Amino acid sequence: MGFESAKTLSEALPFIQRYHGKTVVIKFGGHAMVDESLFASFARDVVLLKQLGVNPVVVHGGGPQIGDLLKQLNIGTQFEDGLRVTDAETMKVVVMVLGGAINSSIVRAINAAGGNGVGLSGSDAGLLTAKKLQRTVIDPDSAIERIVDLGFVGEPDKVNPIAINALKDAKEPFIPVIAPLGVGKDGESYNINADSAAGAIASALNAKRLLLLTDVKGVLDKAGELIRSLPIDQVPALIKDGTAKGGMIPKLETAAKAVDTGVEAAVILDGRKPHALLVELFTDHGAGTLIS
Ligand SMILES: Nc1ncnc2c1ncn2[C@@H]1O[C@H](COP(=O)(O)OP(=O)(O)O)[C@@H](O)[C@H]1O
Ligand SMILES: CC(=O)N[C@@H](CCC(=O)OP(=O)(O)O)C(=O)O
Repeated sequence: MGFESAKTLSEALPFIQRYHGKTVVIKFGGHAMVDESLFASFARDVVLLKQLGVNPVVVHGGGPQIGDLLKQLNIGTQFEDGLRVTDAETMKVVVMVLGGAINSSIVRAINAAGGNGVGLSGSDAGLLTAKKLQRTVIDPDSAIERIVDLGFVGEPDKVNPIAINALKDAKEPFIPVIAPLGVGKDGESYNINADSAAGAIASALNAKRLLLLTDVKGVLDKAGELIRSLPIDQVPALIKDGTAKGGMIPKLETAAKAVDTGVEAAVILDGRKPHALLVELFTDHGAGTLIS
């Protein structure tokens, strides 16, 4: 280690102390995981957090990967305000991609970095109960509100954190890696936007931070400049005036709701930057947009 790196490590001490024993929920977005070396460095950072006494809980997305498989299968797909309209056929693909391929590849990467990753989804020990999402969207041209049927899209109803807590409290502590699949009252599966799933889990765990890793610097204003700090009461206006569009809408709604329900702060940050997690948690300047 050079003297500069040693200095950086030493400067991180107060931040390491601040997060020791605290829960940090990290949402790893599908866009942030496309690069293989970034994928491996994300896994290393999560293992490092655990080693430093932080309790990281990973919730992953996989939107682009679901899109790729749907395309290969010649199944069309459509979004409403950042949420995928999910019919029965699409739901099968969603379960396959989120609950299968992506979940296990993150677990494997964490284990390859020396951690103890364990894959979970909403149905494990009743972790994430969901109900059908009722969504109204406002047409930007006519300003007319309409109700859209999103099929098997769910919203988190209840989180039962016993499985997550058991993993944390185990003699050899585990790192939970959670797919955003919810289970309904009658046992049916729901496709939950990964940001909302992460937010509900962060609230249930009273997490110190909810980190939403994505493929932009953070929330950008109308001029394309990064908004560094965003009080939650300013979120509705950003959505209403069209500054935040598409996938940024569920992200901001989630961040605001999480802060409203027990999470100290949420951060939307650039998962394309190596070690974004460490910069956010262990430096003064942080990264991305802090929502509090
Ligand atoms: N105001 C905004 N600031 C930043 N990104 C925005 C904004 N409005 C819309 N977006 C879009 O939101 C996207 C992030 O959401 P999404 O594609 O769902 O990411 P992820 O897969 O990481 O969840 C960005 O790539 C960007 O295109
Ligand atoms: C309802 C809904 O839209 N679900 C998402 C779930 C995955 C997700 O959220 O992935 P990212 O975080 O990578 O976008 C979807 O089907 O794409």
